Amino acid sequence: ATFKLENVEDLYEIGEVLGSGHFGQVREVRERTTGQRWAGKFLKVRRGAGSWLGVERKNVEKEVEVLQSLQHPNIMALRDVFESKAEVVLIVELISGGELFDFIAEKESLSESEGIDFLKQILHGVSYMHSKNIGHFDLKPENIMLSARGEPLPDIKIIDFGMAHHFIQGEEYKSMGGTPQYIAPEVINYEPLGTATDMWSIGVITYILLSGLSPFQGNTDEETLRNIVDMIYEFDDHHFRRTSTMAKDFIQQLLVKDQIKRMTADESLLHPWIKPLTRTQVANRNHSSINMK
Ligand SMILES: Nc1cc2c(nn1)-c1ccccc1CC2
Repeated sequence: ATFKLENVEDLYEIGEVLGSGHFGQVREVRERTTGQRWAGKFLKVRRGAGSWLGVERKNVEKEVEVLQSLQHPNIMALRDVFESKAEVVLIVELISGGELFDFIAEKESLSESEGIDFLKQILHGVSYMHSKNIGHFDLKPENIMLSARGEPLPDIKIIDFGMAHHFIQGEEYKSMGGTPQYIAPEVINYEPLGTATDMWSIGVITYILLSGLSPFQGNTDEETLRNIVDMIYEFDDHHFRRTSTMAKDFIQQLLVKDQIKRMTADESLLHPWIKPLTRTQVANRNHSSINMK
């Protein structure tokens, strides 16, 4: 795919840095004609075989292709792509609420109802992505951002589709990418991946949302990976003393070694911890408790 060859600065005024990482830098940008604010993701593209700096151009093309096929309120929208000799710039929607990770860190952990509200939005975005046979493969709190700060219930946006993959019918996909704490056993065992691989990561994210702890993290990456393949984790009494049984059941149905037995995104939206009760169910629930007295 060729991207726009104009100089991005002719169309956008470049502003402050919003985030940076392995991928490059993200800066706020302002569209000169409309004054609209966006984010510009400035990716250094590798020049020639030898260089390690920057990203592979084919990975950028893949991220662009995936983003162009996704339109959902909980997924970062792509607006435009520019390229120069050594750089590709993705113009994406401005997401200014920071990482969910930082939001939890400030609160240490969330209440179950806050956790459920964030999780439902993540699951709606992931269910939509999976319905298009696209896996994210790098879901972690750093890649879940809040649309804006200070709102009582900010929208969440899933970002960074640099590891994402669109499954073609029947084709096997393997990858060793991802971040140790969040990757599923099949990634470590180099087995074929599927959309269920994302659901494992959501199990880990839920565990962290509710406790502030990371279920499999060891002192080294090797230890972490061993804990994952050996399924070594527990619900620490102190941090989970106020967590409901349903919440723990939700996590347990995602941290399942066999991908086929793992809850799908759609199934997780129907799990009793997530699915709201109808008014009659609430009434019956209260009614039955009166009977018990
Ligand atoms: N890997 C990342 C990281 C980030 C972003 N995208 N990809 C981003 C996207 C829109 C607005 C702000 C950001 C900053 C963090």
